[in-house]
Amino acid sequence: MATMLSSAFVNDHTATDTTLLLNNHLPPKIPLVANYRPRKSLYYKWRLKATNDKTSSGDDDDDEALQAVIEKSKMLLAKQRALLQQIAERRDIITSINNATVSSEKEEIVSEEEERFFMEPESNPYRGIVEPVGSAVPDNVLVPDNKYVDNDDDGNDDGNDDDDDTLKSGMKLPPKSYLDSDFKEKLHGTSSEKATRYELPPFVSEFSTTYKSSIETNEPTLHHVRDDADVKIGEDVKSPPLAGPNAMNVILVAAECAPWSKTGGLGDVAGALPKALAKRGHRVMVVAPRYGNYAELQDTGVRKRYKVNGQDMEVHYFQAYIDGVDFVFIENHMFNNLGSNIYGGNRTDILRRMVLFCKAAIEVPWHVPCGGLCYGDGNLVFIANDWHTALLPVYLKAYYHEYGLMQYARSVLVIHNIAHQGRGPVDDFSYVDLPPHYLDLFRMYDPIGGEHFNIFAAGLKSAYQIVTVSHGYAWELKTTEGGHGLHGIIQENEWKLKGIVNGIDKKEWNPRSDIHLTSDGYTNYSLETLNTGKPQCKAALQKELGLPVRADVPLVGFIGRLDNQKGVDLICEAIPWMVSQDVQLVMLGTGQPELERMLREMENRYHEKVRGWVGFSVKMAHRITAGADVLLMPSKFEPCGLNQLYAMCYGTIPVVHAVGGLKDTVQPFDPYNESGLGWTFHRAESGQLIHALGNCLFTYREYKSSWEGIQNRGMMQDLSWDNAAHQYEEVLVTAKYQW
Ligand SMILES: Nc1ncnc2c1ncn2[C@@H]1O[C@H](COP(=O)(O)OP(=O)(O)O[C@H]2O[C@H](CO)[C@@H](O)[C@H](O)[C@H]2O)[C@@H](O)[C@H]1O
Repeated sequence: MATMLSSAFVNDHTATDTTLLLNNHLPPKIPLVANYRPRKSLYYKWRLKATNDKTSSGDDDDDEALQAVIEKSKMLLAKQRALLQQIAERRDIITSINNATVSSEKEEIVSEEEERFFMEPESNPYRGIVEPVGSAVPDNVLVPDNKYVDNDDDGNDDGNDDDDDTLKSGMKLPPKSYLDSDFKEKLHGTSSEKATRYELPPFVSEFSTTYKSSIETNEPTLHHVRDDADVKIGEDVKSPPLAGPNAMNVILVAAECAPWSKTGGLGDVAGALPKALAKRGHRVMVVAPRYGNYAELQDTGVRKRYKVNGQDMEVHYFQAYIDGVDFVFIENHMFNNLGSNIYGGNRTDILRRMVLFCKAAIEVPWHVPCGGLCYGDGNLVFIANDWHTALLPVYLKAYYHEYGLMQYARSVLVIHNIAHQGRGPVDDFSYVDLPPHYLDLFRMYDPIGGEHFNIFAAGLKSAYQIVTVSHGYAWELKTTEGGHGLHGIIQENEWKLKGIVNGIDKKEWNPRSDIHLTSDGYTNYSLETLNTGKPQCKAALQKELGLPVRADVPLVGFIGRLDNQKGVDLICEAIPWMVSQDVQLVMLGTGQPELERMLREMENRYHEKVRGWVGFSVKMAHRITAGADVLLMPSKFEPCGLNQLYAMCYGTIPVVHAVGGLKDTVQPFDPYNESGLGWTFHRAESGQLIHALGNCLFTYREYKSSWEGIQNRGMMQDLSWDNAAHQYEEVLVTAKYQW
């Protein structure tokens, strides 16, 4: 097996050499190693030279030669794809061998070394393989450059073969049999290549002297710290890389990321989707602001400066590697201690924070080594989220693509909620630091805001692809009501819009293993123990809330941001009816002060039956999800909604307004066919909510077996991120090949 792979690689490599030796118009030798990018200067110089030669001589032969090179490059790319395919097939074989019940002797067919080579993202240098032509990475960037170290403890990189299996980062190379000497020589690079520097456009960050010195002195950086324990985390990822040749480098950029920072569903998505993408074989990073001192983080030593509204701002990059994902956090005093007030402050404060965040995030793949290697900008897609990071697609074009930088990097913008757009007066354009002709991307007019500056609008126009978090919402966005003023732009860009329903993080939200159900009388449960586990959680919740502990009274819950979007006013209008029934109600939320007041008032007025918990408590959210019988989501609009998904996993029945993602995910109960997952209503009115909830409570009391059927169907769904990650991958691939 090793021999087969080895020969496949060597053959391919040999072909590369032959191709590149054609004539002096060809690019410099480029070793075919994943994550190894030809230094930009070499490729760039070659391209410049080729262009200049052509312009000065006007020689048509040059055109032909160039054409020949392009053709050869295409052939090379095809060969690389074929190689990746072979690797995937090898992996399939190994998996099937492992899965079969074979004797331990047979298992030795795949040596540990080979197994690691295929399985561990960190040890597989083929992961994230890129096009044979280079990406425009500035030379001051720590993209793989002589990344191999002498490993024989003699302090010399002496060419001894024993040296060559280990990267500076401790990353393993494939077994020696995979490498021929020519190949190894290329990996080392030449000193002249290493020394080359490139003049950057002025907007690109100032390179950190701290970081430079750490490179030069080989001071330990984060990648030296990564140990076996980290790698083990990924070991449950036992399937072959599902992405196959589509594997790419993905950087999700978001203003919040659970469990470190979260105000709502965006935080959940930023914490979970990347893990599912990594499981498919992509190299995945999340970039978020560092709002506090998060215990898991290590200092990368990388510091850089960016201008925000004319002022120099230094950022400091921190990192953690968890569940196969690189989490990079950006520190600056503007983010400090904002964890519970992420979108707080006045309009220009938030705007300045997001400008800095986007500028600093976009260069992470150049400057922040993860596992020893920067991601680089080839084969790279950024996933920006909501208006807070909608500047990233704009910056990618304006600061980089227009200067021939990051040519192969793409951006996708995800709409989690279009109601928040980063609006301001047109003068706000001065904060985003873009050439004047970019103003038109931001300038909007609508009857409510008049002429204004709109960040989401610019991001939607600039992103290569747009995703929103359900099919229903993708449709609603095109309507005057659902688009919140951006429907025109959505319609114009419909060709690049796709709805993908969110998944849920089954590690975090699973009644079987939920860490918030292990104390205070709560218990973990599953479909098999639903009839005992859930009533126990209900009793524990009633006790914790100081409500009468009664098994027979339906306990209704609500969890959410207290925002007009969530329909809290409809619940409050329905409360007098609810308390006339034999029900208990608990509402957990934080947000608009008048809605917080309303919650407190309801609790005071109906203390026997109603609890209004004002605050943000993840533990309480889990406990309500487990202990309640019914979850209300009367949202006026709901792009996807996660709480109804969590509820169904916990055997809690959703009653929802049939909009957006709620409509997509909660199929209404049909008593004739014993199908469906909950109750829905079609107009955001308290009367309709009461009607749906009335039917739900009637079924709860009178039709226990129907009730259990709904619970079972909800719990048996596969709501994990796996399916959504697959669909995201399709979008990423589309973006990658888009020009
Ligand atoms: N007081 C509180 N204490 C503890 N936890 C609380 C809480 N209030 C809310 N949460 C938690 O925050 C999350 C809310 O997620 P949602 O998807 O329901 O709404 P949100 O509107 O924030 O997200 C937006 O983005 C997501 C993600 O795409 C879309 O699903 C959604 O429709 C869109 O509006 C859940 O995990 C919930 O438990």
